[in-house]
Amino acid sequence: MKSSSPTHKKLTKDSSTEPTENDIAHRNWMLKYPSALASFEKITSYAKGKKVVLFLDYDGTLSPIVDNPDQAFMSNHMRLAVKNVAKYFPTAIISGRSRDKVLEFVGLTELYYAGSHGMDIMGPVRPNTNGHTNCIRSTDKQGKEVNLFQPASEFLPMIDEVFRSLVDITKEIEGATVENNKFCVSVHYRNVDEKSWTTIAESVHDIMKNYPRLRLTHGRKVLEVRPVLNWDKGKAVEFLLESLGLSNSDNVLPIYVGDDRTDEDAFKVLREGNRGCGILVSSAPKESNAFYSLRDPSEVLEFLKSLVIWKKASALQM
Ligand SMILES: O=P(O)(O)OC[C@H]1O[C@H](O[C@H]2O[C@H](CO)[C@@H](O)[C@H](O)[C@H]2O)[C@H](O)[C@@H](O)[C@@H]1O
Repeated sequence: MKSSSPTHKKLTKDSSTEPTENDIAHRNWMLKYPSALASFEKITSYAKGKKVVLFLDYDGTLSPIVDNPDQAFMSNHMRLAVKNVAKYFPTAIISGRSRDKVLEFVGLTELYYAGSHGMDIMGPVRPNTNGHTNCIRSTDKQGKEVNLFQPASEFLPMIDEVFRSLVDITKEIEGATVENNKFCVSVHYRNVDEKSWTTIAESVHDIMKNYPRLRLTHGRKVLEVRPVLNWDKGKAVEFLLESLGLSNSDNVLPIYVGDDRTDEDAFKVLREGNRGCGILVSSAPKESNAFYSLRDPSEVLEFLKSLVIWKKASALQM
């Protein structure tokens, strides 16, 4: 549980000018996952003549990590950058949050949204469902026709039940909060005294014993309960590309920006077959399936702005 949001510690420091072990580790890590800003020309040279599709995670990517999950607001600058980028590239938000919650935070109706780690997708109308059950025609809040795909819909009563049990079992643990993300549940321990982390983990594991059809994953100071289902953020990326009519094409470059373990499923899909480019948001070295890195949401903002500038400039050259 401790490693879920590593802090920077100076391991050794001989003098103020000499690099620490951390500095060296970070430098080596950056060689493996170069900055997407420093490598921007390389990325755009690869994107030339291709249709770029953007996939963005929310927490830790568009909004900074904060203690209170209900207050993880994105800045107006970020909102504007996402709005602008969506004018030029199909853009989707893929979050562990419930779809409604992330739409409320982002507030842009021109995007596609996948909530509950991709288990609740509102995307463009697809010509056919390609064998996907649980895919229905619906309308969004603006009355626009959309496709709604909820592969875990049968788990809804079970998720509601486990949510209530988790609220109950954690209510005595100071700082613990439980968030209902519709098709998954988050048990937050960021504000729990470290001495009680074992208690919270044991309590959650006890509940989980009653639910063999649910599994537990681990995010940034959060335990996440989700259905045992072969569906994740990577599958959601494939689903959305297919819905947009942009899968299996050499002329498409999907870019996925995310910070968390669940984003690795999407990085992996893009890495396999060299289909696109994953960008990990992290200031601390960690192994990833992404190709590039950005330190924090402020660098994500710069990257999004740069994409718009590049697109406008390349349109002028045509
Ligand atoms: O897929 P994401 O959009 O990155 O969502 C993953 C989880 O993000 C949220 O929790 C994280 O951010 C909180 C606010 O900064 C922070 O307090 C918490 O410690 C982090 O784990 C969200 O609350 C979860 O429900 C999402 O699953």
